[in-house]
Formats: sequence, C-alpha cells, structure tokens
Amino acid sequence: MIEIKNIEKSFGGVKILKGVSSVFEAGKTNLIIGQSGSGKTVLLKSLLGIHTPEVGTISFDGRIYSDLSADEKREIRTEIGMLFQGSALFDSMTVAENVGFPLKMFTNDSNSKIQDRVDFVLKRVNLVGAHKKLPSEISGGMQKRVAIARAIVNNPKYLFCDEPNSGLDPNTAILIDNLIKEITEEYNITTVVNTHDMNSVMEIGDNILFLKNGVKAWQGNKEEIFLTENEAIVEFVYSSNLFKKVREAYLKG
Ligand SMILES: Nc1ncnc2c1ncn2[C@@H]1O[C@H](COP(=O)(O)OP(=O)(O)OP(=O)(O)O)[C@@H](O)[C@H]1O
Repeated sequence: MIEIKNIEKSFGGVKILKGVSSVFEAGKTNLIIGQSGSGKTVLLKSLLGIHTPEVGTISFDGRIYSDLSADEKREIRTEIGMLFQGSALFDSMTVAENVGFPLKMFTNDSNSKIQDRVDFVLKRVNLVGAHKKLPSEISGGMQKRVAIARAIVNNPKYLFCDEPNSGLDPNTAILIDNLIKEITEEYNITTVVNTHDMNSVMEIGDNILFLKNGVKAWQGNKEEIFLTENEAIVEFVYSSNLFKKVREAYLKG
C-alpha cells in the first residue's frame, strides 16, 4: 500500500500539486486520471522519487520515504517496477536480454537463475518463443508485453505504469490493461497507472484518483464514476463522447 498525505510540489514558484492525499492499495489497479497538465506525471514522478515534494509524505507500506536513509531509499527503489510510456526497450537487445536487464544490472543472480526468471515472466505475459527476437521484429502490443515482463522481473511490490496504452489499437489496449490487472491481483502488487484512456477507466479502474489543476477533485471506482454527481468528474467524463454514451446507458439501467 502507498499512502500520500498532503503532497505539494512547485516548479519556479508555481504550485503544481496542491495538497494531494490518497491511498493506493495492494492488489488493486489504482488509476490517476485528469486533463493534460493536471499534475499526473508530477505525482507519478514524486512516487518514483524523481521529484521531492516540498510538503507532505509518501509512505510505502508504512515507510515514510523522506524519513529513510539513503540505503533504505535504495531498497524501496528495488521494490519498484516501471512500465514506461512507449515501452522504452533497448533496440539492440533481444527480448530475453531486455527482460533480464534489471536482474543483470541490480542483482548478483547467476545467469541460469536469470534465465529461469526471464522464462517465467515471458511465459506469464504469453510470449513463449519470442526470446531471441529484436524489438523491431515484434508488434507494438508484443513490445508492451516485453516491457511488462521487464517491469515485473524483479518481483516488485509496486508497479508504476505511465500511459500503458499509448500507441496501441483499442483491442490490444484492453488486453494490456487486463494483463496489468491480472498481474496486480496475482502478485498482490500496488499498481499505479497514469492514464488518459477512458476505456482503461471502465476496464480496470479499481480505485481512480481524479486530479484537476493539481487538486484531488474526486476519488472512487469504475462503478462509482458512472453514478457520481461530482461536477468536475462529470465534466471530464463528458469530454469523451463514448464514455458519455456509456454513462447515460448505465444510468438508464
Ligand atoms: N520539471 C518541471 N519543471 C517545470 N514545470 C513542470 C515540470 N514538470 C511538470 N511541470 C508542469 O507541471 C504541470 C503538470 O504537468 P504534468 O506533466 O504532471 O501533467 P499531466 O497531467 O501528466 O499532463 P499530460 O496528461 O499531458 O501528461 C504542467 O503545467 C507542466 O508544465
């Protein structure tokens, strides 16, 4: 579980996050949504330790990040898996080398242990037989699976995903969303997903934090988002025609 309390973050005197508090639970797919510029990426980067909030605390299963020693902070970073926007695979490495990379870099595991773990995670993301391919030889959806395999290869407690569906067709996007949700539940990971995608909201939104101008404007799950009268969320939801129609149909029963 990750708990953020009253997070404030500014750049050049401009406050971007204005006292955001929330809880991201283990085994749940926690989404951060909001319009462009609302502060989603700044919040995700704060969770990753890339930005340091001026005010507020971030606790990883009770461990308040700003109170930890450098070694303890490093320990938390080893417990994080990151799925980058656009997959960010190394072009010159095979699928297996990409997936094994974090273990090679950050552990003393033997080659055969790394190989076993790579086999296991590639099987888990349904990519058996792709080990020797280069990223350029596989589809965008497969690349995303490789990136997911790499993000979970070190058995993370926390998984952060930045726009996991960007550049994918709607069918592939749903498969990737569901894979993230399944893995989150299976391994009891605290997953935080930054997304614009209203399909993701409907598909995997266990817990949705809606940011507006750096403030938490609403929080709830994918059923509650249809029922809420909260003006900010209704306005946001109604900016998507598809979602508007789904919401209206849902409310009519
Ligand atoms: N390093 C930085 N220095 C200065 N301003 C920044 C920095 N990072 C973000 N900002 C500003 O903070 C605001 C929120 O940016 P952020 O990237 O978090 O938005 P977002 O909700 O993720 O948007 P998008 O959906 O377009 O990615 C923007 O006005 C942005 O210009």
